[in-house]
Amino acid sequence: MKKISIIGVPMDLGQTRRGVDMGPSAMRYAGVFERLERLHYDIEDLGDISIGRAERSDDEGLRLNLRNLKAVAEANERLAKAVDDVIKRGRFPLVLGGDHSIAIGTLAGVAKHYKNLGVIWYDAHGDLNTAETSPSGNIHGMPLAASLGLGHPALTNIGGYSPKVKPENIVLIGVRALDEGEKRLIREKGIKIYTMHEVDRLGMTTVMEETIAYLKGRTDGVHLSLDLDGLDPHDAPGVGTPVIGGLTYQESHLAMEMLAEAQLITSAEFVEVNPILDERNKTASVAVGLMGSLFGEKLV
Ligand SMILES: NC(=[NH2+])NCCC[C@H](N)C(=O)O
Ligand SMILES: [Mn+2]
Ligand SMILES: [Mn+2]
Repeated sequence: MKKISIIGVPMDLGQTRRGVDMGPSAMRYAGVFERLERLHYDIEDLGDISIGRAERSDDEGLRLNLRNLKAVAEANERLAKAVDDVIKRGRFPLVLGGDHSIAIGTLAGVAKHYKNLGVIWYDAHGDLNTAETSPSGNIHGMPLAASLGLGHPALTNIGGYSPKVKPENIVLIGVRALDEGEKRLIREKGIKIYTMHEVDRLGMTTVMEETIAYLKGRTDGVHLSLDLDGLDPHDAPGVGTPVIGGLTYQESHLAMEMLAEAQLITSAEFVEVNPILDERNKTASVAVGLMGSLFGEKLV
């Protein structure tokens, strides 16, 4: 039986919209623990990682185009340790965000346990910026690049090693907003990507069949990093960087169900839920529903 450990990461320093630090609370309130308990998992909630404060004057971060670099890096070190611990105890880490900068710490904790970790990046964005290419200086737009070993050492060396993941072990799904530097990187590294164009043409069934077949052959574990803004803002309005034309609620449940069937996923995180921007906790509830499907919930 799978043993699941929930880790909350109330991080909002990787971007500028307040409120995403309440994401873990919102998902707990939406019943994540009870939902998975009903599926007969051995489940524990480890509470939240402590997040420092933004420095009063973040001169260094602003100079580097890496907002709140120090506080983001420190929190990610703590998260990496917590995730590492959970895996050492033979349990499945389920990380609740927080903005997407926390994927740096999650992956740092996960990747050392695998020779060839696969990553499914379910997101409207590529999150493949570095300080050099970022239009915003927001670290939540950089975690996948950092995990590839690209960017500032304070981010790439979390957990004391780099890189965490190889470009050929990554699959991006749902992408519809990329900055120029990110496009270049995807081409250069040959990263596998299903933009909304491919999802619309092929359908989610084929996208997931191909993704699963691709990763099964080449990886020994797969991390799911699910940014709620991968979904259309109609279905997930409570996110800081919404992009229209996204994945539907139905497509997303299908994707999770197919992953459950394939028994591919060995760690997961759900990020960017912002209750202040949400409508009656809708986005947190959608996130928890997706977790239900990922962990094998069935209608009959
Ligand atoms: N995890 C996210 N929601 N990332 C959004 C990133 C947006 C933009 N590409 C940036 O670098 O600022
Ligand atoms: Mn995103
Ligand atoms: Mn993201």
